[in-house]
Amino acid sequence: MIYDTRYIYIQDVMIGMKVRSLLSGHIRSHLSFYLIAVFFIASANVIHSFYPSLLGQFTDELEQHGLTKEGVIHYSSWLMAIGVGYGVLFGLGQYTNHRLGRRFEFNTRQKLFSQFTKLSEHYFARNGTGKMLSTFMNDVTSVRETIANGVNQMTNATILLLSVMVMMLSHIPLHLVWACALPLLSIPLFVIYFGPRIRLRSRAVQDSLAAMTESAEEQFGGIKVTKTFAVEDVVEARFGRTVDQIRDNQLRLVRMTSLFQALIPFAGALSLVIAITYGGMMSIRGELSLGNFVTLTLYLRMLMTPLQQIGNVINTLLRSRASLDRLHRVLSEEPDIQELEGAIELNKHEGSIEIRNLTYSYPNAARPALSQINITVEEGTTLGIVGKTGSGKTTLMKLLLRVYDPPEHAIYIGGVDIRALTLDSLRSQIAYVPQDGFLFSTTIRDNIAFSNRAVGDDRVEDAAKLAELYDHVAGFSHGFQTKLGERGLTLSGGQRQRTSLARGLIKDAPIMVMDDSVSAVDVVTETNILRNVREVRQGKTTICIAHRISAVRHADEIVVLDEGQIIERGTHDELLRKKGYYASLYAIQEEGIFE
Ligand SMILES: Nc1ncnc2c1ncn2[C@@H]1O[C@H](COP(=O)(O)OP(=O)(O)OP(=O)(O)O)[C@@H](O)[C@H]1O
Repeated sequence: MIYDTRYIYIQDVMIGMKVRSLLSGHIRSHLSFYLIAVFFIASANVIHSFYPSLLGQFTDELEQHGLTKEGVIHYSSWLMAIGVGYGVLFGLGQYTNHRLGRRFEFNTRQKLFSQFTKLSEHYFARNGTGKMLSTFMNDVTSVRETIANGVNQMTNATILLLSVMVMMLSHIPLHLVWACALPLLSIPLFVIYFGPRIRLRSRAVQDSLAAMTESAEEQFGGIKVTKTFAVEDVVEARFGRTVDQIRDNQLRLVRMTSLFQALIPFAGALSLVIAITYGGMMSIRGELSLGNFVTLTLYLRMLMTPLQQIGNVINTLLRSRASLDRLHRVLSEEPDIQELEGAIELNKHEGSIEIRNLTYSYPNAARPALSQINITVEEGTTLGIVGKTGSGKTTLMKLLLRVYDPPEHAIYIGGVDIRALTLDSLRSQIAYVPQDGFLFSTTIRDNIAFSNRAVGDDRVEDAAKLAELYDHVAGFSHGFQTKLGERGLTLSGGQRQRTSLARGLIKDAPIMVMDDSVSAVDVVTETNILRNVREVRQGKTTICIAHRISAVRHADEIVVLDEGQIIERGTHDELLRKKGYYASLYAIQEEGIFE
């Protein structure tokens, strides 16, 4: 991806405020703890800054009175006290900061997860799972580390710098302090020059990391296909290219940050040279005591650490800014599907559906996926939908569920436009059973009782019986407690479909949609399932989408879709009499006649 500084600048302006709000929101809500952490670290550094001055005094005393037992005990006790005080206070401050960083990580991941659940299918279609995982893992961790280390090191550095300056000025002539500090003033110039460049390179690294996560996720997901087609080398080479990209980008970043980090200690070293030359001469001339000369060099040495830390902090801040931008971009994404203000709750027992002149196109699609659809489903009846692949059957159901938003005044449930309903009440009214329902890595019981884990085992078993799954599950050694997923049992395609169907049936919703949901079972099992469904769904609305006529023939009305339009409609017998597409499908499937 190519970035230029203008692009970065415009983006910064647009999102800078909200980025700050993510961080400042966190800091504000934990302000007292941050102040405590800063207090501990600051106190630790103030104590630490006494150490060179103590050694300076010790040098002067040595020079004047020689080594005495009392002097040794006195100074070593003070040095010990400084060491212990610094260690305890700094440790406490560091611990508090890291705890706060973890809290940020925890809260931000929760916010992200909740945001992901609100975003629509369009968003997930645009952004791969790998990219989202990378934001969820890498970006949050990167910002957390910056906050924790940033506060630690920044407080450390600032307080140490200030106290060292104050201590220096109380012992050493002002002009000498100025001369020594002069090279350090170049540091802000380095920051201004290197800052934007490091950010550009860091962004490229983060993007290539996201691309690698995405690629790895896809390769792991498709590993079975890769193996059956024996194309491991092709996949390896493809993955290798994403890793090479990361290496190149990381090397470019490392070159820039190394140069930046090397220049800061260089400025520090230069100031030490001035101290030794200029301060040394003053000491020889007797204008500076030996003790103060030692104090000056020790203080300048001490300054190197905070200066380096400032460089590090600025570096990590610049790097994690790219992650913060990305986090913010996800968190500020507006969900496509929004509830209207004052959206109403759907009455729990509304099963009638009316679709009026519905036309729908996917974004950037050349032609509408559905055109001029008019369907009325009376409460308690069954609608069958058949049609070639890609004719718009699933799209119609996704619009009914508002997975994608239909136009206004196009779909009504119980006489109310679904655009005016709360999403929760609409979706809890409908049990949607897709062709390939996702099963979670948990027990079969919890997969079936997905919409309400509190239901009793008898209801789970009843749903499994209706879906013709019970006998299979009873045969597993742990029955309904059998775990599925990566570390559990793998169900066959047909068993998976029936588990998903049982999940839909247990919901006992006023409307149930079976979207090709018995396509992977044998004909005898299909017949049994459809009979069970007909019995249990009596008086409730059911929509059955299928490629097989056997799945829809009992419906009260069947519509035939082709290229997004209804080309035929009627009961099974009426459609057979029309001798159109449906009749020819029937002839092929039931009688094996190809015309
Ligand atoms: N998310 C999407 N973005 C863009 N186009 C889509 C999207 N989903 C489906 N389509 C297109 O919309 C049309 C209808 O697709 P849909 O999935 O509704 O067909 P279908 O009748 O359910 O097919 P099948 O029987 O194979 O499941 C197809 O041309 C498809 O390519």
